[in-house]
Amino acid sequence: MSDVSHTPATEPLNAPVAARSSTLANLRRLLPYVRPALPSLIASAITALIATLCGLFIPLVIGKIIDGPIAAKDFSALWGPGLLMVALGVLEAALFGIRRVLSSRPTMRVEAKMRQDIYCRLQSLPMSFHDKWSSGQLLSRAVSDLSRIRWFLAFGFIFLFVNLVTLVVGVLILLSLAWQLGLIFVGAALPLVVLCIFFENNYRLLARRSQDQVGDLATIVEESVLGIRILKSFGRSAHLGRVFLTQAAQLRSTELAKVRVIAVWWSVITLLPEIAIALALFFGVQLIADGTMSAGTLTAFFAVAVMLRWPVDSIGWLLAMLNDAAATSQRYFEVMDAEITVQSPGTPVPLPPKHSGAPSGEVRFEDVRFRFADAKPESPDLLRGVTLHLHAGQTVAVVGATGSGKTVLTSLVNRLYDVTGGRITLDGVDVRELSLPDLRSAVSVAFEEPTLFSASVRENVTLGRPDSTEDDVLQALSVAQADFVHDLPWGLDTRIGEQGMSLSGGQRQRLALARAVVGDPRVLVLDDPLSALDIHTEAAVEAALRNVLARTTCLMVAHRASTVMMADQVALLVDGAITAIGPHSHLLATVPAYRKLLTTTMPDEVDEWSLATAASGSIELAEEQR
Ligand SMILES: Nc1ncnc2c1ncn2[C@@H]1O[C@H](COP(=O)(O)OP(=O)(O)OP(=O)(O)O)[C@@H](O)[C@H]1O
Repeated sequence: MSDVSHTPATEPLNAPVAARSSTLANLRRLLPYVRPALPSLIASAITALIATLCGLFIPLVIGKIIDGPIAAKDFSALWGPGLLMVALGVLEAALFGIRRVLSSRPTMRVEAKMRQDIYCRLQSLPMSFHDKWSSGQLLSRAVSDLSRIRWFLAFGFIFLFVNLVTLVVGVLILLSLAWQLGLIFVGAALPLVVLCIFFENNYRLLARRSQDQVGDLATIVEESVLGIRILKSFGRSAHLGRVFLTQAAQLRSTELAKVRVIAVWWSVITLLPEIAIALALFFGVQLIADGTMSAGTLTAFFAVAVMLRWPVDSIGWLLAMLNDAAATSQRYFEVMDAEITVQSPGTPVPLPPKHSGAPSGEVRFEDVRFRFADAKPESPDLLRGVTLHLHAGQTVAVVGATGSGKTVLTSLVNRLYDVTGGRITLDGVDVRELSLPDLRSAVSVAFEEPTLFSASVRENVTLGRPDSTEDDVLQALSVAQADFVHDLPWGLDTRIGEQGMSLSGGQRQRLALARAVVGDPRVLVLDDPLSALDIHTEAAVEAALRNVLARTTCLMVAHRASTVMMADQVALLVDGAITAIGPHSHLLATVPAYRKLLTTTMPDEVDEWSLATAASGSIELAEEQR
């Protein structure tokens, strides 16, 4: 638990990932999303620019008032320029309001579209991707990160443009008012450019690190919430609390480092204009004394110079915003660029139709090999030439030592993983030639770990088959012995899963089984889905399941003798290959490795009695006697 995974899990903590691509390159990648919003953003930027320029012209009017009506003591002449100032002020305020309206909606749409796309991408990415990435990193990328991009587009992007243009226009006005004094400001601006580059380099790495650390924190919070029962039981809440605090401290020190960079930057950009203003004042007074400049012009000059303080001061945090958005974009596209290795073929082959009455769903594993992409080079393939034939309607149980690859083997049928050698066919068609929706609606699965979603019982059961009828649902619930749902407060409409009714492990397993069997799937893949049931409920489920299994091809992973006995054939998986196949009784009698496996993994269930019975080859008799 203390080894908190990162981005992805294989990367070392605090890796300087931000160095991989430049800020501009990262921001450029947002263009496809931003393009539809560009007209509104440009309109918003122009509106903000006009508003800012309105503000910038007010000092010029003040200068004219001082040199005109005030110098001439003609107060009746104040009305015109006075009204002009009020009009400029009102226009400035109104335009800033319009700017906000113009940019809000389109930038929210950009954020929503990006969030929608990353969610869809996460759904399409293969299991090999999800095996590697921590949920907190994905959560932060899909939820909290994206608001930074909206803030940048709605505010940072617009004001970077507006403030830079304002600075250029402002400096031109200063030069036109008094070029000698204006040059002092130009001179002060040059070191700012160098400092901008220095600041940008430092801040970029910190922005990226901080966002990664937020993702790590999200992972810890998620793990500690999901695992609260274990943590409390083992009294390890304090331990995880310490891990959390360590991570939080790291995030805090990154945030403080960001603040330090901004603080240094801010001090410098505050100091430089102050020096420029002091020098301009010194020389300005001399120009007035020489008679080369009027008091009104000098007042206007300083009023404009003061108005340029905000555009200069803001550059620091606008650049910070830009770097935060660039880091967000980089993190976002790390997910969006991940390859979807398991997808439908360009021209999928249709599944042969089901013949009513006759079972379909013949599955063949032909010399199937599999290895994880990140397996150590020296380690052998997990599956090394599995050949297995499931006739339509047949039930085959796979038995093997723990970690031998049973779950992976079953996951290859509906392409949660793809084979790395050989092929698997469903009714004669390579599963990779079928469209994924076709394949996944033909192959239903139930895992040992029953995942239920925050939805009603009905929605959970019909997850894979939304078109199921009420009868289908009731039948599936009956097969899975899940009739307890009728006693829930709102029956099938009771909300379960996270934030819903709390169900027992066995109840959850039975609902997951009902979800798998609803609507008579062509192939049923059961990965030890009855492990949490008591023996009586298990026997009742198995009895009801036999009717379903008579019509369906079933590949099941079995750990318990009682489950194995439901199978027509049992395949023994050893060292990545099927080393024996036959009825349970036959294997028990003739294959020592199988017997050893069952007697070591199921000592309570395979006793002397069942061994003797099995040796006689009459498992049916054994069941009757039992
Ligand atoms: N990313 C990976 N890289 C290399 N090996 C992996 C990776 N992920 C899982 N493994 C290994 O692959 C095997 C997966 O086996 P699988 O889960 O199919 O076992 P199993 O037979 O179903 O076990 P059990 O009976 O305990 O459920 C394990 O030995 C595991 O250590």
